Amino acid sequence: MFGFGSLKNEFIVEGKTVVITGGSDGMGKAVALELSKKGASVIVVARTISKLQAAVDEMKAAAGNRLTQKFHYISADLIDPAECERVIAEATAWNSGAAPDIVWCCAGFSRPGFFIDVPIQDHRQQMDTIYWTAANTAHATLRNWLAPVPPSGQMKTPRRHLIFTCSTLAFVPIAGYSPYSPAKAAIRSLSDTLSQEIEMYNGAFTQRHRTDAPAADVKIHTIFPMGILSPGFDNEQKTKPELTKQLEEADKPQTPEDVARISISALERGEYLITTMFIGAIMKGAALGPSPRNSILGDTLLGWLSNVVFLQVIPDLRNKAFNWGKKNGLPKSAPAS
Ligand SMILES: NC(=O)C1=CN([C@@H]2O[C@H](COP(=O)(O)OP(=O)(O)OC[C@H]3O[C@@H](n4cnc5c(N)ncnc54)[C@H](OP(=O)(O)O)[C@@H]3O)[C@@H](O)[C@H]2O)C=CC1
Ligand SMILES: CCCCCCCCCCCCCCCC(=O)[C@@H](N)CO
Repeated sequence: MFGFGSLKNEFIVEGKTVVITGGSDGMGKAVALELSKKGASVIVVARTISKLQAAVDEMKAAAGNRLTQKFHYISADLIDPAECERVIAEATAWNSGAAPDIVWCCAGFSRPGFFIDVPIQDHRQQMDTIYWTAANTAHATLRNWLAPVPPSGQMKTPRRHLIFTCSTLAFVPIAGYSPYSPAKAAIRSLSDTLSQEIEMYNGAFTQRHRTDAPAADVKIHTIFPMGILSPGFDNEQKTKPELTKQLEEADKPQTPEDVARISISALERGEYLITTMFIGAIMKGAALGPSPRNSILGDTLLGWLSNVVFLQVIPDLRNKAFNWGKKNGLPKSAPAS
C-alpha cells in the first residue's frame, strides 16, 4: 500500500488455465512461454494457424511440468464478438468445463502515420484491432466469470485476473500515432471503469454463502509497455513518419521476453496500472488522474516528479514537430489537395 507492493505472490499461475490473445507472436508469445515455465496451462488465440501451432510447440518445450500442464490454440478473429464468445466457450470445454482463471489480452498492432495521410477506414480498422478485440474479449470473459451461482453451487474458486495490454501512448501524445493512441486510451478508460464496476461483483462475492454471487472474485490489470522488439514493431517501422521516430527516440525498445517478465513480476506484486521501464513510469505519473494507485506514497511522488518533468517535455515535443515542418516542409506522403 505505501510503496513496497504485496509481500505474498498475488499472481500464482501454477496449475491455472490462461487464455492469451495475440499469443502467437511478440509480447503475447513471450507471456505464453513465461507462464508455461511457471506451470500454467495455456491457450493461445490469434488468426494465423501456423504461428499458433509453432507457439504451442514452444510452450510444450518450455513447460515446467509436462504431466500436469496442457497447451492448446484457438484460431479466431477477435474483431468479431461472436468469435470471442466461441473462444471462451471452447476454452471452458477444453478445461474440463471450468472457466479459464486468467485472460490476458495482447492482440493488436500499430499502423502509424499522420492523421490526414492515413485513410479514414484504416483509423477505424485500428479501433477495431486495438480496442474492440480487447473489449470483445473482456465482454465474453466477464459474462462467463460473473454469471450468478447459487450458494449450493459455490466451490472454492481462486481469484481470476483479466489483463489488458495498452501502451504508454495512452498517457502521452506522440505525433504520427493518431490511428493508434486513441484506441489505447479507450482501453485505459475501459480498464479504469471496469476496475470500479468489478468491486460491485467482488462485494456480492463476499455474500456467496447467502445469495447468488459470481464463482470467484476478479482483478483487472493493464500493462503499458514502451516499444517492444516484435514482428509487429518491425512492421510499424515501415509506415512510421521520420518525425515520429525522432519524437520517440528517448525510447529504447525492450525484448518481448523482458516485457513479459517485468509485467508478470508486477502482477505478482499485485499492481494495477503496470509500466515496464522508468520512462514509462514517468509517462504514467504525468497522467495518473483518477486511476487507482499501486501505492499511495510511490505513485504520489511519481506524479509530482512527472509533472515537473513534463513542464519541459510537453513544449519540447511540440517544438520538435514545429521545427520539423519549418525545416522539411510538408511530409512527402501528404495527400494532394
Ligand atoms: N510493439 C510495440 O512496440 C508495442 C506494442 N504494444 C501492444 O502490445 C501488444 C503486443 O504487441 P506486439 O508484441 O508488437 O505484437 P505482434 O504484432 O508481434 O503480434 C500481434 C499478435 O496479435 C494477433 N492478432 C492481431 N490481430 C488480431 C485479431 N484481429 N484477432 C486475433 N488476433 C490478432 C497476431 O496474430 P495474427 O496476426 O495471426 O492474428 C499476433 O499474435 C499489442 O496490443 C500492441 O498494441 C504496446 C506498446 C508497444
Ligand atoms: C524523462 C521522461 C521523458 C518522457 C519523454 C516522452 C518520450 C516519448 C516516448 C514515446 C514512446 C512510445 C512507446 C510506445 C510505442 C508503441 O506503443 C508503439 N510502438 C505501438 O506499437
